[in-house]
Amino acid sequence: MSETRLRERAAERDAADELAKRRELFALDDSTVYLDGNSLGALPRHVQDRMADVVGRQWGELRIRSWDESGWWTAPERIGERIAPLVGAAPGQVVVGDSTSVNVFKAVVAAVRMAPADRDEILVDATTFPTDGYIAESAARLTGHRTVVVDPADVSDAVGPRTAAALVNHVDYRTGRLHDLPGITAALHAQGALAVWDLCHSAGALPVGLDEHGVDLAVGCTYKYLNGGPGSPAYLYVAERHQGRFDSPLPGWNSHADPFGMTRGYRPAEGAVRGRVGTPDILSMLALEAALDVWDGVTVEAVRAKSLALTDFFLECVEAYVPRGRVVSLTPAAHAERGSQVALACPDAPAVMEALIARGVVGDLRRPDVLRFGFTPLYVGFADTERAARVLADVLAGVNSPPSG
Ligand SMILES: Cc1ncc(COP(=O)(O)O)c(C=O)c1O
Ligand SMILES: Nc1c(O)cccc1C(=O)C[C@H](N)C(=O)O
Repeated sequence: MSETRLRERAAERDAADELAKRRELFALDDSTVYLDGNSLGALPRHVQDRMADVVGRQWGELRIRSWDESGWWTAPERIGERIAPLVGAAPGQVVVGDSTSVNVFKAVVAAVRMAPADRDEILVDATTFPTDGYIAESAARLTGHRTVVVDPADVSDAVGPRTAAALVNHVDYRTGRLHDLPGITAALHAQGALAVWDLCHSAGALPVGLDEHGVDLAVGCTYKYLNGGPGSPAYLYVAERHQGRFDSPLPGWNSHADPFGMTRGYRPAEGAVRGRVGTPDILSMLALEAALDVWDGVTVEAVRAKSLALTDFFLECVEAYVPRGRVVSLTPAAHAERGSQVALACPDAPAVMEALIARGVVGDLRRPDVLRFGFTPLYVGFADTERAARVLADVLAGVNSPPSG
């Protein structure tokens, strides 16, 4: 299809897009196409004023009173309730705090502590974002288990009577492949094992259905598609049916049934609070709370529909503009297997991404040869998408591919 026609189609689709107006809520300008929301989501504009109030009034004037009067103490559960519907969780199961890495540790250790005592294996996603693998390995050493590294597609075959739990990424950070959460969870359960999911690259981009699919535990970050800001706190989901047996490996005082009793012995709180550890990072947490306002009136289903339309359109434009074979898509064509990013492999990826960024198309590089383009439907449009593919083609024409072999 010609450039003129693709540009016309982009304009038509932007005009018909029910989410298009959401972009105005973000601090973005038209000089840049921001396709890195799968690493750091853009700033919702109103967060700045909200934080001025948090810092100036809540901290500056109310000071210690803010733990009660400004709702600081209960922020982890309150913000968990805002995230819960986005990941398909009923109230009372999500708590916000700590990094994803720390929550992976809590979830994996808690999962194996809940599993039958004679099970000694933890299955770990072979394609996982590295931190999960490192932490699962350490958790296994601490609990006397061993890790078995398997491709997510093979978890259903690998699970057996020795499996305590499996830790799987819902969407692969590198390729954008969406894994079969319902099927893998069911296969684990059929063998009596628990399913722990990392939702970093799916939450806020597609429906997750934690309750619907009977997931046991899940974790995720909030700085990608939830736009919480750099280093914003992560979250932990513990299914209600497991909460009474959730035995945290980090039982800090914030998870105590009576934290201000300051008693010697540990007595865990009931419910999601049990996933807390120490004093919450209030500034980051309240920035996240403000950022979540952009979801008011938006359904994850609408976001998913637009995400698929954007990634389809990007692949179509790349095919139209880029000479065949110059880049290879690592992202599955099937919608059921695609997250909200497109990953293109090319041998000169570092130079290509540098040139793209210099020309206002911001994606990122995963070494050695992967160009990643993340599509955040709340602020990326179809004209942005066409422009990104066109600039990519220009850059590829100007950057010399190194000789192969
Ligand atoms: C799947 C996945 N898990 C975990 C992390 C990172 O965890 P943390 O927030 O602890 O750095 C990332 C990205 O940074 C990720 O993509
Ligand atoms: N968390 C990050 C950071 O602190 C600095 C740079 C990047 C990140 C990321 O989130 C990377 C991201 N998880 C990825 O998928 O590559």
